Amino acid sequence: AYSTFQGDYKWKKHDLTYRIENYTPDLSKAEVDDSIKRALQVWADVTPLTFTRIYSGTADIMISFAVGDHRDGYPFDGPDGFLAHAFPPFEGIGGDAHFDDDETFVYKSPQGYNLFLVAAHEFGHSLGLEHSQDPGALMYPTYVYRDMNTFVLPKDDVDGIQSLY
Ligand SMILES: CNC(=O)[C@@H](NC(=O)[C@H](CC(C)C)CN(O)C=O)C(C)(C)C
Ligand SMILES: [Ca+2]
Ligand SMILES: [Zn+2]
Ligand SMILES: [Zn+2]
Repeated sequence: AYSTFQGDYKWKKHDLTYRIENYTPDLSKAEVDDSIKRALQVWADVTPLTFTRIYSGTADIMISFAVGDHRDGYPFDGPDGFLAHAFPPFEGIGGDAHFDDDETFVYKSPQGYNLFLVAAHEFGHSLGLEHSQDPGALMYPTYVYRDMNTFVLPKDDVDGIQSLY
């Protein structure tokens, strides 16, 4: 038998930790911290999950920016193409999210790739969600810009995460 990479993985605990290991030069530290915090909050708002930031040691969700081959078997591809990737909840690298720093990430403007939106998608994977066929879903495989001020987690994503937690 085989187990699909994004099989039915889920965290066995609800109180998770995250650590921001490094930063992109595109944004201020505060903008990165805020984008990450709000991207996790999207999922916390509709589940019993909590996310606590730690500043050293190994967190459940290790967050980093990298370019090209960064030694996890999934090298990035330069500007555009893949923007980021994340691993489903299994031991070790499971849950970790990597962002392609050959992209230009933005905080609020519609130009470039909005870090909050990319991170919210990645954290869906970190929590065990696969891609959705619903073009309106956050877990749709293609980046779609959405106004952050009016962003609400689409129902398809709510249903998906609530089927896990
Ligand atoms: C603009 N480029 C894209 O839309 C590309 N899609 C992504 O980079 C996905 C992340 C987005 C949805 C934040 C990759 N992914 O699924 C990570 O979990 C391609 C569709 C070109 C692959
Ligand atoms: Ca890329
Ligand atoms: Zn990686
Ligand atoms: Zn994805």
